[in-house]
Amino acid sequence: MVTAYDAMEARLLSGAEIDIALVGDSLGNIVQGHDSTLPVTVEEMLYHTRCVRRGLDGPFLVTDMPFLSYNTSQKEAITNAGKMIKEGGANGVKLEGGAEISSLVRAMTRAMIPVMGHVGLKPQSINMTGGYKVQGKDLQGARQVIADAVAIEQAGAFAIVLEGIPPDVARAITSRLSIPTIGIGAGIHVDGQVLVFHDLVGWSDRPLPRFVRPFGSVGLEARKAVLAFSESVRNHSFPSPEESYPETAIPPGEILPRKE
Ligand SMILES: Nc1nc(=O)c2c([nH]1)NC[C@@H]1CN(c3ccc(C(=O)N[C@@H](CCC(=O)O)C(=O)O)cc3)CN21
Ligand SMILES: CC(C)C(=O)C(=O)O
Ligand SMILES: [Mg+2]
Repeated sequence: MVTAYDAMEARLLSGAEIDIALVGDSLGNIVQGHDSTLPVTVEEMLYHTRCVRRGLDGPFLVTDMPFLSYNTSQKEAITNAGKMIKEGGANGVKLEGGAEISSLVRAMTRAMIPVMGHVGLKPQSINMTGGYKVQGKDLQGARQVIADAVAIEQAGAFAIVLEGIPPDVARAITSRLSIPTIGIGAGIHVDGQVLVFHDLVGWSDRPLPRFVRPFGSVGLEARKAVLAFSESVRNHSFPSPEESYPETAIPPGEILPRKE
């Protein structure tokens, strides 16, 4: 699974053996420049989902439910998830949370909305946990994350993201569940992996978290291209005649009449 926020990224993923395109609320960081996912709205997620829908051909399309779009009431949650599917063209939605949202997940799946769970490090809960912190590090914490994952599967989720947990805890969850587990910062013992597109192509020039491997250097390549453009404009080597349209047969004096 890989994130996509627009049609170009969706087209790229469509030819790259990716099973699921995720319109992640991480677009709050990447697209909007916030330092968390908390400010992202339903309307913004809907806009990006529609952009991705137009470019996507093949992968299953999942959209993140943003902060406070599903924890106010069951009715509001289903209305908001319904927008992602009916107006955005998503195939399913992803919700952060464990046992405390299991009855909501049950209600959504009863309404024929496919739900992906997300447990462990939950970026929408940073104000409760004190930041982006690995979860399930002690016995009590590990039992908590495992119980959350089991509750979400029991409630009817079709898959679950395991974020920011020790690999042995992820292994315990993967062996216990029958739905696919998709890890990020959760080690190798999962059924699939997810990364943010911009992280995996090596777009960012900032220090990356431990769990990211940049598989390319798109940021460097793009910077080189922009520098080459500005240099070529300044030394008048761009555009060449081949990059310009043909000249006319109009005598020069006719286009710019000589002064009297
Ligand atoms: N570009 C991007 N990539 C992501 O994977 C991502 C986002 N944005 N935004 C939303 C969340 C936030 N995520 C994050 C961000 C930072 C850490 C982080 O700094 N983790 C620490 C672990 C701290 C600990 O040891 O408890 C690290 O050093 O990796 C983790 C997840 C994952 N998601
Ligand atoms: C990192 C993935 C799992 C996510 O939730 C996001 O991109 O918002
Ligand atoms: Mg997210």
